[in-house]
Formats: sequence, structure tokens, C-alpha cells
Amino acid sequence: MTTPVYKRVLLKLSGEALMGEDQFGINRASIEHMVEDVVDAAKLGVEMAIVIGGGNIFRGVAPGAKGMDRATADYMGMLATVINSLALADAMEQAGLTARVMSAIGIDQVVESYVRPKALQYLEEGKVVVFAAGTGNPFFTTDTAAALRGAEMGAEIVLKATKVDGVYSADPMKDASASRYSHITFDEAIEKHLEVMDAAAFALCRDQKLPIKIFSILKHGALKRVLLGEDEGTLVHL
Ligand SMILES: Nc1ncnc2c1ncn2[C@@H]1O[C@H](COP(=O)(O)OP(=O)(O)O)[C@@H](O)[C@H]1O
Ligand SMILES: O=c1ccn([C@@H]2O[C@H](COP(=O)(O)OP(=O)(O)O)[C@@H](O)[C@H]2O)c(=O)[nH]1
Repeated sequence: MTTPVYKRVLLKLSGEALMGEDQFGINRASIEHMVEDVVDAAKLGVEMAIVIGGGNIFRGVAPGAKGMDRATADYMGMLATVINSLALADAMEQAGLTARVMSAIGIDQVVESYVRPKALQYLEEGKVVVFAAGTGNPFFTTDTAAALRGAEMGAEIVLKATKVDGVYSADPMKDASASRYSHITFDEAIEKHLEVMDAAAFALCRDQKLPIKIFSILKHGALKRVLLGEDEGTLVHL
């Protein structure tokens, strides 16, 4: 089977996964692995919009942010996603893709600002669009940004590529006895307070009838398997 089951997707890439085995920052091998998966996905002809987190950089400055005003710390986190977006777009260009970064916060000398029709046009042209600076608002996460941009772009699904291979009954990093769901409803995920994604992101996707697939970014080829409709990760559905 080589025909993708989706035409357009919103891929959320974990910022923290970018640091690989390092303490913080961008690990070259990690970003190259991620990009290889994106290239394979693009080769299937799937239109791809990407949101990348900022935990790898923000984690590095987090001790210094202790006691800071929350909104200010969140703006620092959003700027961290701009750094990651630029690195990701550069790596994608080097791998032969055409990428565009659009920021939710105006920093026009660095990247163009997010304009919805322009983003839609880029996707139609086969360019990979990277949405930087999250939603542009403090008190949100890049998961919510993924849900928001996914809905705006008319994506058929939000693909959350993270450090675990799906949604578990409890955090698998803390509880070895946790079991993985192959699928779960939005209501169940919210009611059970499963923290693999924040409730705002789950609620937005539920309201927009936008399913989410959660799978491991560390498993090479998993993204392609998801796009081909193979059994991979956890589907969160209505
Ligand atoms: N019920 C759960 N199922 C799976 N993962 C969970 C669960 N509860 C908490 N987690 C944690 O959520 C993390 C993924 O969310 P997050 O930290 O936002 O990652 P990302 O860097 O991808 O944004 C996983 O690494 C896992 O440790
Ligand atoms: O719309 C947004 C998106 C992100 N952030 C900030 O940016 C940080 C980095 O994003 P996130 O933690 O979602 O990244 P990831 O977990 O994927 O590395 C968050 O912690 C927030 O502080 C924010 O304030 N608003």
C-alpha cells in the first residue's frame, strides 16, 4: 500500500525531541532524522503544515525563568519556537524541500507573519509551511497552536509526533504498568486527564471534529506508516 489516506495534515513536532541526548538545544542528528521522515511523507504527495515546540530551548533557560512573570516566560517560549522553526526550515531546504516559516508574532525582518490565505496558497503549491510562535498568545501551548492551525488549514488530522508512541492509561515515563490505547475518544481523554496533550488542544479538535494521531517521533518511519493508514500510535476521535 503506497497511497496516503490523507491529502493535508498538520504535523506537530516535539521541541524537546530536537535535543536528542543533549541537555538542551538542537541536536544535529535529531533534526536530520526528523527531516528524513518529513521528506518521506512529502514524497507521498501529502500537503504538510508543521508546528514545532520550543521545550528544547526553553528548558535550557527555564532555571533563569523561575519566578518570572508567566506571560513574559511564555513569550520567551514562543520565541524559542521561532528558532526551532528556522532550523527546521533550513534543514528541510537542505534536504530538497521548499519550506516557508510564518510567525504568529510580528518579527518581519526574520520571518514573514502568518496570513491564512498565504499559508493556504503555499500548501497548495506543495511547499511545507512551518508555523512559528505558537498561537501568538501566552498561556497556550504549541499543541493548541497545532489544533488551531490544523483547523484553519483544513487539515484532515493533527499528527502529534512526540517522545512516546501513543496515549497511555497513565504517563508511561512515570508508570511502567501503563497500557497503550489504540484509539480513544476526546471525551475520555479529557475526563481521564491524560496529559499527553493539553485539554485546550483536545477540546478545540473535538469541537472542530479534527482527529488527532499521537505517535513516536523517535521511531523512524512511523510518520509514513501513519500517513499510509497503518496501525501506528493512538487515534483520538469523536
Ligand atoms: N496518559 C499519557 N499517555 C502518554 N503520554 C503521557 C501521558 N500523560 C503524560 N504523558 C507525557 O506527555 C509527554 C508528551 O507531551 P509533551 O511533554 O507536551 O511533549 P511534546 O514535547 O511532544 O510537546 C510524553 O512524553 C509523556 O511523558
Ligand atoms: O501559543 C503558544 C505556544 C507556546 N507558548 C510558550 O512556548 C513554550 C514552548 O512550547 P511547548 O512547551 O508547547 O513546546 P514542546 O513541548 O513541544 O517542546 C510553552 O511552554 C509556552 O511557554 C505560548 O506561550 N503560547
